[in-house]
Amino acid sequence: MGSNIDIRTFEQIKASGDLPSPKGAALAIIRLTRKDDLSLAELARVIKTDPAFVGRLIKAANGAAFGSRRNVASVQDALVVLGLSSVRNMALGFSLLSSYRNGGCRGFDYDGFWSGALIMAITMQAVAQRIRTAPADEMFCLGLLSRIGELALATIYPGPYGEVLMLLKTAEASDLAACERAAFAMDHRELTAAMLADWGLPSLFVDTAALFEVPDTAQFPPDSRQRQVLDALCLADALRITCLSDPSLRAEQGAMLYPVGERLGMDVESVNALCDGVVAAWLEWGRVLQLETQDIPAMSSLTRAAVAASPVSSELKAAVTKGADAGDTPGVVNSAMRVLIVDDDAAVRTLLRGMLERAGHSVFDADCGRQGMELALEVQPHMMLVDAEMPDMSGLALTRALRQTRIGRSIYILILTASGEDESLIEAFDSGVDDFVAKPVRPRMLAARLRAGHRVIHLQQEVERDREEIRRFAAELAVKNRRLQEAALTDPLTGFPNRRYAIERMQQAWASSGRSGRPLCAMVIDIDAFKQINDSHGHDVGDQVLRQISAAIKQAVRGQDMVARTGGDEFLVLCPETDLSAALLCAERVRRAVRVARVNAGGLALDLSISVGVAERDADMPDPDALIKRADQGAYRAKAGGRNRVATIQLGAAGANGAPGAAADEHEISSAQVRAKPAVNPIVIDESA
Ligand SMILES: Nc1nc2c(ncn2[C@@H]2O[C@H](COP(=O)(O)OP(=O)(O)OP(=O)(O)O)[C@@H](O)[C@H]2O)c(=O)[nH]1
Repeated sequence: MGSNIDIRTFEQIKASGDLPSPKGAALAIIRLTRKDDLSLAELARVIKTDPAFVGRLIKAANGAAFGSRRNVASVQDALVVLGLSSVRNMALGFSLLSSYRNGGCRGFDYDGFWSGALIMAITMQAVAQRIRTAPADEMFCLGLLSRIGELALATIYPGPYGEVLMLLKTAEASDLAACERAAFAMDHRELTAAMLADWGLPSLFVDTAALFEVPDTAQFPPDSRQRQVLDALCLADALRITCLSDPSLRAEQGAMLYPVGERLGMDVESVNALCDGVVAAWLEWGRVLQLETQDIPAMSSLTRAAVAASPVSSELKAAVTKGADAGDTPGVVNSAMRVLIVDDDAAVRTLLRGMLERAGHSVFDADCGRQGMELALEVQPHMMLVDAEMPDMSGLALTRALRQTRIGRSIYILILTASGEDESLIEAFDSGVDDFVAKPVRPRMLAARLRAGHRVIHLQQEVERDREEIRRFAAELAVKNRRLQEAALTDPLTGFPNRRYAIERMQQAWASSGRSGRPLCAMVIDIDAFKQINDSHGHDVGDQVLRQISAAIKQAVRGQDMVARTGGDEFLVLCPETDLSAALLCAERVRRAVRVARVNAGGLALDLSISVGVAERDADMPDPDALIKRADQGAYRAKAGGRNRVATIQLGAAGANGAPGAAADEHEISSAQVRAKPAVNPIVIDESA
């Protein structure tokens, strides 16, 4: 099962380099997690090079949406909680999300794609917390990547894929996968599966991702893990469609959630509560990831009318309608309860059922203790009426067995007993029953006992809700703290790391290069004549210029280089594992990128330039400050030489470029010289770009 694309075709597509793939820090994280001798401290260090990923990782570890028990606030804790494979897959997912936010395929809604992927991710996480088929965080990643084949096709074939999407809009065709196969001899489902397999995700995920859009073709056994993950994906996809659809169609789409929820053992209330939780978390994640989201009304109010027409079981329908009549909040008992009767006497069952149904409760019944046990775990009643004497399993034995289970612990159990003896009642209470009703049952007495039970159940649920609130609040607080920490390390204008963060990173890189003996370079970049921009066109234009230039710099450096805004118009680039000649080449690339970029600000097209100083760590430098100072002196030198140039004050720049024995004490490097790798020391310079 899984991908049907033949390996050669996939390898060819992969070799073209067009497939979406992780970049920068994520790539380093993924590579590192493959190492046998990986240490968590090393991994944490790499993760910290990407502050945005740090925030997302911690948020995921906190499972913030569902008030999980975790309260994680550091990368190290997140690593311990999530484990390597989750972290690896998250690095993959979030890196793709950051790198493929837009692209060349007209008609492909990149933002909508990721927004939908996010709904699926959060739903998968929430379902996993209920059914525990696979770790919740891994399910989050599966949700995020479960339709990645669509993005891949839009990326590999931007023009033709745009045409396929147009065709679907014109209603000449309605089956996306069929159109894809006609145009590309493969569809997004196959490609998704091939990519997930290529990234090393488990076959459970690969196979289910290939089939969840066509679940009827899946041949997974009924209670298998595959079936559960497939159903979870179906639910996640149904919620994605519901949330992203036109508001006028939302109720109808939402009704499709319940049959899938039912397959996962969820009643209407549970589906509604889960979806509302997912929507709340989606809004929260959307803010973190700057993705478009929308406020969706509570699922219960949205779908009540539509569910009546949906293919759910009559019990589910009854539950929805009852909820509507009683003004139910999901998960909270008002007057109506789910009540399970367990009695071997059919006449008693009929009598009790009639009384309970007239009082508006949903009633289930079982004729023996074992069936009662199964049904209790399945329907999770609020209350049970259990006969004390039954042949296969007594009411007390059933109560004791139920109290051993998580579900059974919270059910309010009323024992029906013909014996009013103190001893037998004491034994019943010791077995875990909450109250008793004397047989033969007198309707008024039963009604009074039900009211008392209802009060207890209601209070229990209030406590549970408060506890849930507190958990949610704690998780939100942890995320907010994290965000504050992030804000303290980020420059608000450009979104780049600030000086404080740059210094921390520089110290780490310094220590790492000290241990490994690998080279380390720094660049100090200063925008030329920036003051004039402010003076001539105003501060707002100056700010726009800063943003555009910082983007051009980031674009021109490698993924593993860190760019920080360290002052007004000053940037620091840290280039790990890079020697001076490579750093000079890189600096020249940056200088040219800024020079050729037409900066549009305040309705003006501005030609701007930068001066760049480059330095490499050498044996004489006592600390990272010395390296920055040397790069700074290079920048000063570049300014003094006339601006719009790259300079270094270090010896052997030409030697570093491949000319052994060359020596000079100050160099300014032109693009021509860097390209030509001169055999003698370069001095000055043609500055035209
Ligand atoms: N718009 C804007 N301007 C800023 C910001 N921070 C600092 N500046 C301004 O940036 C300018 C920096 O100018 P300098 O680096 O001293 O000089 P310059 O004009 O760039 O000249 P050279 O560096 O010698 O080429 C100052 O006018 C600061 O007021 C900011 O956040 N936004």
